[in-house]
Amino acid sequence: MADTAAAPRTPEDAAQPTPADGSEVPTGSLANDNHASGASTAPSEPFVEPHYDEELIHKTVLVGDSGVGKTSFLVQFDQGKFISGSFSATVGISFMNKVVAVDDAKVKLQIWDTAGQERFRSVTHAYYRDAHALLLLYDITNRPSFENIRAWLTEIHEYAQQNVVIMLLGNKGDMTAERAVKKDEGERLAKRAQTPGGKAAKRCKISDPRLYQLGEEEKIYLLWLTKALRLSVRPKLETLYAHRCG
Ligand SMILES: Nc1nc2c(ncn2[C@@H]2O[C@H](COP(=O)(O)OP(=O)(O)OP(=O)(O)O)[C@@H](O)[C@H]2O)c(=O)[nH]1
Repeated sequence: MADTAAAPRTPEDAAQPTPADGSEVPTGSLANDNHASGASTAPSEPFVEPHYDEELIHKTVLVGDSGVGKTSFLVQFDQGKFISGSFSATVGISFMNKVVAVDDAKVKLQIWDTAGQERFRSVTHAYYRDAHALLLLYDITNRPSFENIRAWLTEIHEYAQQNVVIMLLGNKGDMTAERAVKKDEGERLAKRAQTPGGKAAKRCKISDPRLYQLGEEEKIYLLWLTKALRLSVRPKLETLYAHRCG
């Protein structure tokens, strides 16, 4: 994570909201709820506790090799822009929350940033178990990070719940000159990858204009995530997974 690498935390800690920046939740878009990672700025307005149904907490865990850009992705997701510069390697795990509007419900989206380094693996495994979605990142300029996706999937299958939504994201799409993994290789792997429950994944169409400022692969992630949220807030559809969209 960032310079202020957080000490290992428990999911129970995460259920306790911590002071936020107090921003309102615009309908149909992503909005800040709070930042448990310690990377937030001081609130400029009085803190207003966002309303959300505790049952509608959706946990996403970012996983992948060290340096693929998990922390950067989380910061970008939070702040709406890429913040260049190096972050210290994540120590253990940290998280941030956003409230997203899904249909008429507000869902607390809790995104966990795990350490890619091998020595923290036993810590991060514990967080797979109650994850609704796992975002698996590789670096398109780093071939080994792509080749290690299979090993990550094996771990996911071992530790995650059966109906978890898995999303594959090729990061650093701006560095095309140094690309070491072809886009269609990533696509083929995504098609072959299966959730622990054995359902194959498919890509969704990108049609949401709110996502215009993001790169294509990030759009796919966000759209999948939105679909995943839709599915998870309607229990009878939960077993359809993200692979049914598009
Ligand atoms: N050009 C470019 N650089 C990126 C991108 N995402 C991340 N980086 C850079 O890649 C380096 C590693 O990023 P991190 O976000 O710290 O990687 P991480 O996956 O969190 O690493 P660990 O915490 O060790 O697991 C940093 O120098 C980032 O600035 C991207 O999309 N484009």
